[in-house]
Formats: sequence, C-alpha cells, structure tokens
Amino acid sequence: MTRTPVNVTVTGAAGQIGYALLFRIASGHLLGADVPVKLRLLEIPQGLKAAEGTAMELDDCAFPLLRGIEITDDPNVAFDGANVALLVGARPRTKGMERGDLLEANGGIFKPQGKAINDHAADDIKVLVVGNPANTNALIAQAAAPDVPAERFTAMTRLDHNRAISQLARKTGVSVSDIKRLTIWGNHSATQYPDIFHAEVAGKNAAAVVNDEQWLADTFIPTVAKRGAAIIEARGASSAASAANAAIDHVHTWVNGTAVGDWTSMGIPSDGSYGVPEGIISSFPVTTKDGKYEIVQGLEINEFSRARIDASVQELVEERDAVRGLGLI
Ligand SMILES: NC(=O)C1=CN([C@@H]2O[C@H](COP(=O)(O)OP(=O)(O)OC[C@H]3O[C@@H](n4cnc5c(N)ncnc54)[C@H](O)[C@@H]3O)[C@@H](O)[C@H]2O)C=CC1
Ligand SMILES: O=C([O-])CC(=O)C(=O)O
Repeated sequence: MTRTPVNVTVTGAAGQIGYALLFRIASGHLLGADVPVKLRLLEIPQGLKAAEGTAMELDDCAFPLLRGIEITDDPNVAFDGANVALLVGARPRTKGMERGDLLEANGGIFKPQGKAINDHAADDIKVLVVGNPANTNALIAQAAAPDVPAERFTAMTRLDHNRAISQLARKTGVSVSDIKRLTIWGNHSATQYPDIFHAEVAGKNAAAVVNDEQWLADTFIPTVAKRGAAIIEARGASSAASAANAAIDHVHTWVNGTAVGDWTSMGIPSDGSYGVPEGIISSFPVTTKDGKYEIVQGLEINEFSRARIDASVQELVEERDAVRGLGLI
C-alpha cells in the first residue's frame, strides 16, 4: 500500500537545530519508519542558500521516505497543506536587548506564521514551537490562528524533560529507561520546575529513592533549568543536536502515543488544570494517544512543588501580558 506523504514544514531550516533535525525527519524518526514525508523549508532570504545546501545533502542521503523538498521564504507557501509544523527559526536575544524587544521581534515572526498556518495548513495540522521564548511564541502563533483548534499549538519542554531524566538516572544509578512519570511544569526558561515527586525510579517513588530535598533544591532543579546556559558556556553555541532530538521525541510521542504507565511533558494551552490560568502555554504532564494529548489529572501538588509551579506560571502570565500590551495577541 502506498501512503500519502505527510507534509512537514520546518522554519529556520538553515540554522543549527535545522541541520540536526532535517536528516532525522527524512529518515523516518519523526513519524515512523513507514511514513513518507515531504519537507518544506522556510528561511529568511539570507538563509535560503544555506537551506539549499542542506537540501542537496538530503538528496545525497537517498532517503527512501523523503518524497520532496521545497525551499521558500514565503510562509504562505511553506505552510500550504502542512500536517506538521516545526517552528524553529526565531530572533535570538542580542546584547542590550530587553525582554520586551525580544518579544516584539519574535511577534514579527510568529504572528505572520500563525496567520499563514491558519490560512493554508491542513485540517490536521500539529504545531511545535522550538524557537525561544518558545511558550510565548507559541501563544502568539496560536492567537493568530483562530480557525485552528488552540490545542494544536504546543511548545517544546521535552529537552528539559529529557535532561531531567538523565540527571535523575545518574543520581540514582539506574538506566534512563527506568525513569518514568517525570514532569516539567511551566515555562521553558530558568523558572521551569522539573518535578520528581510523582516520578518513578525502577518502579519506586523517585523522591523517596532520592530522599534528599537539598539535592533536589540546590542541585537537580538548577542543573536542569540552567542546562541550556551551561551548554552555551561549554560549546560556545546553544544546544542543537539535543534540541533537535527533543523535537523529534515531542512530535513522535504526540503522534504515536505515550507508553502505558508513563507520561511526558509538553507546553500546551492550559485548560485551567492545576491552577494554571486558562490559555497560557505552560508545560504539563500529558499522556498521548491517537494523535491527541490529555493532561494527567489528580496529582497531589505539595508545598515545595506549588511554589515553584506558581513562580514559573507567573513568568508566563507576565510574558502573556507583555505581548498583549504590544498588540501581538
Ligand atoms: N525549546 C527549547 O528547548 C530550545 C529552543 N532553542 C531555540 O531554538 C531556536 C533556534 O536555534 P538554532 O537553530 O540554534 O538557531 P540558529 O540561529 O542557528 O538558526 C535559526 C535559523 O532561523 C532562521 N530564521 C530567523 N527568522 C526566521 C523566520 N522569520 N522564518 C524562517 N527562518 C527564520 C535564521 O535565518 C537561522 O537560519 C532559538 O530560538 C533557540 O533559542 C534552542 C534549544 C532548545
Ligand atoms: O537558550 C537557548 O537558546 C537554548 C535553550 O533554550 C536550551 O538549551 O534549553
């Protein structure tokens, strides 16, 4: 049986995450080893030539699942018929730039892209925003796409989730596959809260196994939350391969489902669960099935967690209010 190819749009395709991401999409890691894909690469005019170079390399891999590559600087073309959109390209913070300037510059990118998705994407479009500030960029894009169900706009906290799993596995001496039910709450920023109180280490409660609140507060949480900055310091460039890997994981899990007894973390529009104001794009524990996700309900939130969730959510509320003040949503 021949399957219709899935149209996957990647913005910022010529950037460093793009370079790590495209080959894995084309080789079947995003959607599955039996799902053909067509790639649409969106870049700004200055990035088109480099994107063409990457497309030449994709050709040279002779990936059996890759059924076409189109390169454009026009969002209306890039999102036409898109089933999956990975919004990676963003305006980085440069020296002297205030947060408001950063949000405004990114509004200039994510608002038109949201509108183009609204007007041209396929009915089943799924959007992952990677470009920072990812949660609020996702909110801007979502607000510009009133005809697309809001829940199709998500922001990436899977890299934080994976980082936290790795740190916890190392601390407890187990393999990463023995860690389950970890949660990242809030914003993809230094205020995020990696929560191990409901997590499991080889079937046992992780907080009980660790039994060290000082390690949690002074080592684990800051290590995970500041890992991006530590990578920039060490590598001289921000996380790229691990970010691309997390983007693959996020979409693969969304489309193909979480394992029984486990969950993942995704930045999604809040429905008001756990006291997170409705509408802001915040990270939650979610299960996925048949291409849909649901927030894990009924978790008891202790005082330690409550304060940290609230702090990160407060930052998201401030970012939302700032972009509202700028007329971006
Ligand atoms: N959510 C997360 O966990 C993570 C997010 N990031 C963020 O991902 C973003 C991309 O990172 P890199 O690939 O390392 O950056 P990069 O600077 O190497 O590449 C960004 C690319 O986006 C392009 N671009 C800029 N504006 C665009 C537009 N309007 N349309 C299409 N393309 C556009 C640029 O030309 C450039 O090629 C950054 O915002 C970074 O902060 C990075 C790591 C983790
Ligand atoms: O700050 C950045 O660009 C990198 C980032 O988000 C991360 O590594 O988590």
